[in-house]
Order: sequence, then structure tokens, then C-alpha cells
Amino acid sequence: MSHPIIALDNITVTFHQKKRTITAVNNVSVHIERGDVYGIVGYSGAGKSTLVRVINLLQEPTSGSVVVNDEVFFQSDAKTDKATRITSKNLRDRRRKIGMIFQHFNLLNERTVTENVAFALQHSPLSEKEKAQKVAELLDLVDLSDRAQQYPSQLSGGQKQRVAIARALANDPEILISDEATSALDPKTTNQILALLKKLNQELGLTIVLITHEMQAVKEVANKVAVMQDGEIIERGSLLDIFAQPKEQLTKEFIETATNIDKAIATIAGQPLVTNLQPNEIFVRLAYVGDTTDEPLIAGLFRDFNVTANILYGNIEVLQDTPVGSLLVILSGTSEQIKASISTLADHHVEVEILKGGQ
Ligand SMILES: Nc1ncnc2c1ncn2[C@@H]1O[C@H](COP(=O)(O)OP(=O)(O)OP(=O)(O)O)[C@@H](O)[C@H]1O
Repeated sequence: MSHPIIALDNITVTFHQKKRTITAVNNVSVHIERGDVYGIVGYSGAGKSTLVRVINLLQEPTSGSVVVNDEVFFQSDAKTDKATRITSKNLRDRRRKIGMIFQHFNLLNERTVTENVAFALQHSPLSEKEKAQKVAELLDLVDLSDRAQQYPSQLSGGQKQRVAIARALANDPEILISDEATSALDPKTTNQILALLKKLNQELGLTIVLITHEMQAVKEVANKVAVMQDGEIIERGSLLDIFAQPKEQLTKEFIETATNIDKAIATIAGQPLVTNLQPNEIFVRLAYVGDTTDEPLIAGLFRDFNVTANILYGNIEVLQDTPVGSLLVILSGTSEQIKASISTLADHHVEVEILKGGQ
């Protein structure tokens, strides 16, 4: 059995503001395996930042346990209402092995790119010469060697984030926490940063916790996803499972933003073929993962059930080397024929959502 590098169990975080108590995180447990890129998605205020800040105790939980690399950072005891904590000296030391990057980069504007990265090495036992070499290697890794002597104000957003990544990696962390790191960037730059994170995950074996309100970002790099709402994880699973078979309404909404299927449905639902849907027709969405894509299922519907399928829209994404498809289709046939077709599709793990007709 695999072993989590980060184990958060029964984490609750409450804040007290005047007379109000805010439960930012409500009894959340999450285990992250070494080498995971774990995406945590949710709207603003869902509790994502609070939850990940618990990992390195930037935010101490009100209750629960935090174990990183088999070391107990924090453990509350429900009976005594007391908590055991890692010593502050050890915590300072361990935090260096947990890099963080943020939406607004948090660079020192008065210092050059090199100095910003070197700043993270101020407590390092390395000699000055070794530090300089380390900084040069890091800048090379993030492809910024030619900007070493520039100041943050001279860099684009994507370049600033790459400086922040180099700084976050200075102490050879095993974990990188990315808190909305691409939210301030345009789509192209976002993809470059996500590609860099993926490279770091693959080449350095870095475990990445990626929090974001953009499912698109998760789709590019994560292998696991958790969806947060009102301080709780409402759904979680592998990227493929979440994309192929989202269960919660909120998860579906997030996925739609990443695939544009909602826009396609809206456009196609307005076309005459759909507005004038005949009594023997239904307008459906077919969703499938993996090998099903290759099967001539649609042709089979005609052959086996005499049901014709008119494909109005098709979209195939490749997630972690696996095709994930969505088709918007009008099926025509008698209600029995259509029923039999839907059941065959379901047997082949094609999810059928009826969008119009079939009453
Ligand atoms: N230090 C604090 N004091 C009081 N309330 C807080 C504090 N930090 C967070 N909260 C509240 O906790 C809830 C969760 O906030 P959190 O920042 O974790 O959400 P989020 O999902 O990361 O959203 P965002 O992306 O907007 O930061 C919010 O209602 C927020 O107002």
C-alpha cells in the first residue's frame, strides 16, 4: 500500500470574528501520496488556502492531526482538548522542505532575480560559492538564466512566477504548495507555468498540492482532485474519475468550465434540429473514458437496435494519456429501441445524459 507524504486527518479550522464563528475547514481528511499532483478546486471562500496552510502550520488547526513525512506536526486530543506540536525549531527547519508559491509572487522588488532566489538560502549551510552555483542551477531549471541581474519590475508575470518557483525550490523541498499560482496569468503563460510544474513533478519527483478555482489548471497537471465547498471536501478521486463521472453538481460545473461543453450544449440546443426535436428523437450527451472511444458504438446502435445517431458536436480531451470524450447526439427510434440503446451504452461505460425529449 502506498504511503502518504502528507496526512491531514479530521482537520477543523475555526476563526472567531467579534461574535461570529467562521468554520473555514470542517473536519477534512486528505492524504497525499509522494509524487502526486493533487488539485484542490473550489470557489473563493471554500477553505482551500486555510486547508493547505495547515500542512506547514502557517495555519494551526483548531483540531485534527497533521503528519508530514511520517512526522507529527500537530495532533489534537479530543478528550483533553490539548494538542501536541512539533517544536518551533524543528518546524522552521521542516518548512524549508515545503516550498510555496502564490498568486502575487511575493518577490522582493528591490532585489535582483538572483538575490530573490538567494534569499531563500540565507539559512543554508552552503558556502557562498555553492549558494551562487545553486542559484544559477535553479535559474537554469526555470529557464531564466538570462534575467539573473534584472529586477522583478522588469519581468512579465510568468517570469516573476518562475523566479518564485526557483526560490521555492532553493532548499530542495519534497513538497510544493501552489496557492492560485496561475490565477493572475493569461492562458498562454498559465500553460507555461503548469508545464514547468509538471516537469518538476516528473523530473524531481516533487509532490505538488495545487489549489485553484480553475479546473482547467487542474486538468493540465493533476493526477488527483478534491473539490471543496463550504469548508468540506465534497468529492475526490483520480483526475480521470472526476472528469468522467462527476457526481456532485459543483464538480460538474467546474468540469464544464474546463471543457466548454456547457457552451456547446447552449449553442446546439438553439439549433433547429434540437428546437424542432421530433417525438421519436432524444437529444443526449454521451460521455466516455478511454478505450470506449475506439469502439464503433454509434454504428452498433443502428446495427443492433435500428437507432440512428446524428452527432452534432464532439470533443475529445486527453487526460493523463487517456481520451475522455463528450458527444452531443440526437438519437432517433422507437422508445423501446432508444431505451435498449441507452442500456447498451451504459454497459459500455458510456454515460448518457438526456438533455431533451424522451418523456
Ligand atoms: N485569518 C482569518 N480570519 C477570519 N476568517 C478567515 C481567516 N482566513 C480565512 N477566513 C475565512 O475562512 C473562509 C475560507 O477562506 P479561504 O481563504 O481558506 O478560502 P479559499 O477557498 O482559499 O478562498 P480564496 O481563494 O478566496 O482565498 C472564508 O470565509 C474566509 O473569510
